[in-house]
Amino acid sequence: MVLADAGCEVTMWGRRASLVDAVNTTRVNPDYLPGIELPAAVRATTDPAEAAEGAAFAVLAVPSQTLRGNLSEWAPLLPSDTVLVSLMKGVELGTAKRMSEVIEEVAKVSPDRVAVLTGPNLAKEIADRQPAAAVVACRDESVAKRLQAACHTPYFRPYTNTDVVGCELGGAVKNVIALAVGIADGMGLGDNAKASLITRGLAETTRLGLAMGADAHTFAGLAGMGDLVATCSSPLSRNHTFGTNLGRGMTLAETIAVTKQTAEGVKSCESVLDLARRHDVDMPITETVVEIVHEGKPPLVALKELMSRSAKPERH
Ligand SMILES: NC(=O)c1ccc[n+]([C@@H]2O[C@H](COP(=O)([O-])OP(=O)(O)OC[C@H]3O[C@@H](n4cnc5c(N)ncnc54)[C@H](O)[C@@H]3O)[C@@H](O)[C@H]2O)c1
Ligand SMILES: O=P(O)(O)OC[C@H](O)CO
Repeated sequence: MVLADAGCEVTMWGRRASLVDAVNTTRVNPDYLPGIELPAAVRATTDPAEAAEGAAFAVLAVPSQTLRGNLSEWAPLLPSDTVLVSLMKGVELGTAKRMSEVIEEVAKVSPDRVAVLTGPNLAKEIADRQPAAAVVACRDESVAKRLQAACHTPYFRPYTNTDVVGCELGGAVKNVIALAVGIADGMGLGDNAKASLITRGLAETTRLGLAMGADAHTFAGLAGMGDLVATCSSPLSRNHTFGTNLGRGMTLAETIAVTKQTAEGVKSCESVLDLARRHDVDMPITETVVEIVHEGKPPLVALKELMSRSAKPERH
């Protein structure tokens, strides 16, 4: 919708013929965005070759853990100069690879042809054309500028950045911190606890980013602080909502059963922790989220452990 509003012709691929037909005939995606009329320049298809034909940009927005499988089918269909754009905010389980790394590997393209779009961009608000800013990151700044122009609308303001690592980490780790903040909300903890989790969450994200060669400034920007604040404070966030349900006492299976869309942090908390260990970085909130979500640690026990960690200066 954003690309079409900015003047692009958009062909959207979907798996289900019934949903693709609904988009083409009613201009509405009834399952994901009921009540939102899509621009006429958006067409849908179940044929990936049709979606790929002549594409200047291929915007990838599947769950992070399915990207490798999906892209291995799509990559051979793309023109040789297509820029691949990741909207995904996760880290691959097992390999601990960022989405742009998976794209480079599977599509066999240079990092200069891979871009990342991230920032405080809750889909429902954007679909309502409420104002939002974002970041388009690419190692090649001229590519970032082309993508910036392709998605700049009166309600969507993209900035450029060449720090792809920092932008991707900001997007992936904020989902893990939003789970923690959601758990705190579900437990009935107060605003001081939430602000502390957000701030210390940003500290551990920045620590990981610096160890991986990111620029510290990125974490103070839209891809870091911006997305963290939006996701940790919005009831529209799937990650925050997932955490709230856990904090209220639902089991993991019950929480998964009531979650209709992708909450990336649930799987990516494990791959982010994997990354932290590979880079020898301490990420206590991420570790705690893994323990609560995947190892059944009661949130109250986890809270006591976090609060009684050894005392230290703030800047460590
Ligand atoms: N929704 C948001 O507000 C938002 C904002 C910014 C970034 N993102 C990121 O975008 C990515 C996708 O999230 P989403 O919100 O679109 O999730 P979603 O759950 O709403 O939609 C995921 C889509 O992928 C499809 N899908 C699921 N499994 C698939 C598979 N195996 N093969 C092909 N397609 C499959 C689903 O049918 C659905 O259409 C995530 O990484 C998320 O972090 C989401
Ligand atoms: O709904 P969430 O938790 O996946 O968050 C959506 C976006 O990433 C917010 O920027």
